[in-house]
Amino acid sequence: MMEFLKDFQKMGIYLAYNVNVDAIVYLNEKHIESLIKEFGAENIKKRIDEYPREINEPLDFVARLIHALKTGKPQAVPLVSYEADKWFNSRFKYDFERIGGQVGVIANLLANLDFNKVIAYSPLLGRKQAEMFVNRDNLLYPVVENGKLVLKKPLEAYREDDPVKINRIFEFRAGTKFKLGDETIEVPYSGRFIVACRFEDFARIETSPELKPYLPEIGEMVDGAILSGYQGLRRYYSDGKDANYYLRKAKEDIKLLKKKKDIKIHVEFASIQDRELRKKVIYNIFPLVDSVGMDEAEIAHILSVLGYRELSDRIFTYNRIEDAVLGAKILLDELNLEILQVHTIYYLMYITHNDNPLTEEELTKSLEVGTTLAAARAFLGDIKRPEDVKVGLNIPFNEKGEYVKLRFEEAKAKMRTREYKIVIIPTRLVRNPVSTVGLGDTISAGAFASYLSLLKRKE
Ligand SMILES: Nc1ncnc2c1ncn2[C@@H]1O[C@H](COP(=O)(O)OP(=O)(O)O)[C@@H](O)[C@H]1O
Ligand SMILES: O=P(O)(O)OC[C@H]1O[C@](O)(CO)[C@@H](O)[C@@H]1O
Ligand SMILES: [Mg+2]
Repeated sequence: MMEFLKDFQKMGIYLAYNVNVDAIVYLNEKHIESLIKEFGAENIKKRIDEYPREINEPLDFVARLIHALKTGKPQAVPLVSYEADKWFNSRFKYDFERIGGQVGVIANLLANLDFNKVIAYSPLLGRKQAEMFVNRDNLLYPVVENGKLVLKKPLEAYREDDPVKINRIFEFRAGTKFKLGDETIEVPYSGRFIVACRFEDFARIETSPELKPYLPEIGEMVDGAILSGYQGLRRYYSDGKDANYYLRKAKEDIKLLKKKKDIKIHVEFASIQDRELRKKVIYNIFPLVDSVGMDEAEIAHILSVLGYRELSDRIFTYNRIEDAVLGAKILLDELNLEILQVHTIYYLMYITHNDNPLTEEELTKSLEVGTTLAAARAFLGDIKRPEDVKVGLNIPFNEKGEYVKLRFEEAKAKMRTREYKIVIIPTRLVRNPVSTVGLGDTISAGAFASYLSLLKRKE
């Protein structure tokens, strides 16, 4: 781990497109019981069966939340109604606010790790949002002035009138118990449930037309890019545009970033409830990028729309490593990625084709960077300086580690894996994390950055 910190000081990363404010609530038994009392167990059960994919009214939220608590899986559901948005503010007191969105989480992380240059872009940058970025010289927002690309601190670049997007995060903990009618539910794993604000203002995931011509120049300044936020797209917009329009623009961006320098691009995937949109994002974006990261719920979601519904259900229900490996092989091949990274509560996995320049030992080291950073963040709440990483090194690998390795060896013996490099490591799991939201983004940023630095050493 520590050896990478030096490399990081020489590296530059571009980040786009999503940043927001995360308003966090630690869910306790009281919250849950009072929601069930208010909405009625039978109504909630009925709504769970209907499985709303958007939050139009509070009951949609309660149903999806209870469903997520039952499975313990990380989930995110779009919020589309202004009235429901108001309800959240009147119903919950938020424990704290922090920067969110892959761009927000990763920008602050990399800047605090002393990366040489972090260029963070999002189409909107309101004042409150700008204030949440760490105020450091290596974290910059790109603007165009007098026909020239200028990198500015977010505090010098925000636009007073830009709206600020607020997502509600419900942190839940394993062991929380409650009754739904006569059913007793115990939350099996800790995690977060995201109410992702999807008002139209926030759903235009794109590079502004002024900045777009400078993407090749930005590509030249960095070693790699991490793109995310496609989950915010809508099928249709009030001005007649649609998801296809924005995805065409997104494809142009990727090509422009690679135009002058063949940089590696990582996409951090996030939950997309709408199956059509999910399919569109996968088919349009994945084939153009080098690396993709996701959690276990997301790989199950993806396999489901690629036509592997049974495998998808198995991953969701049983958490078996052999199913995850099989699913990862399918994704790597069908979308022809260079590398795929999957993070789950107990283990992290990389899969590449056999001709990847890195050895399995090196790939293992890269995953270790990911879990060490996540453990440090889970323990401290935030990584504020490179030394904080040491805290992560002191968090032991989780107690299921040996079991994980054993199951993985068994899976490999049963499956054709000769054409691949596959590595799995157990996670360093913090028992009482300050929060869990953004830990996946942290893992992926650490894994991708260390992957880049290992590739660089080979050159
Ligand atoms: N208590 C914890 N300590 C360390 N790592 C954790 C802890 N809880 C979760 N993680 C890691 O964080 C990951 C969460 O990723 P993900 O669901 O993508 O979250 P997000 O999208 O909010 O960043 C888990 O898969 C696990 O590897
Ligand atoms: O899908 P959205 O609304 O861009 O939000 C992404 C969410 O994912 C996170 O980045 C965590 O992965 C949160 O901080 C944020 O709320
Ligand atoms: Mg994630």
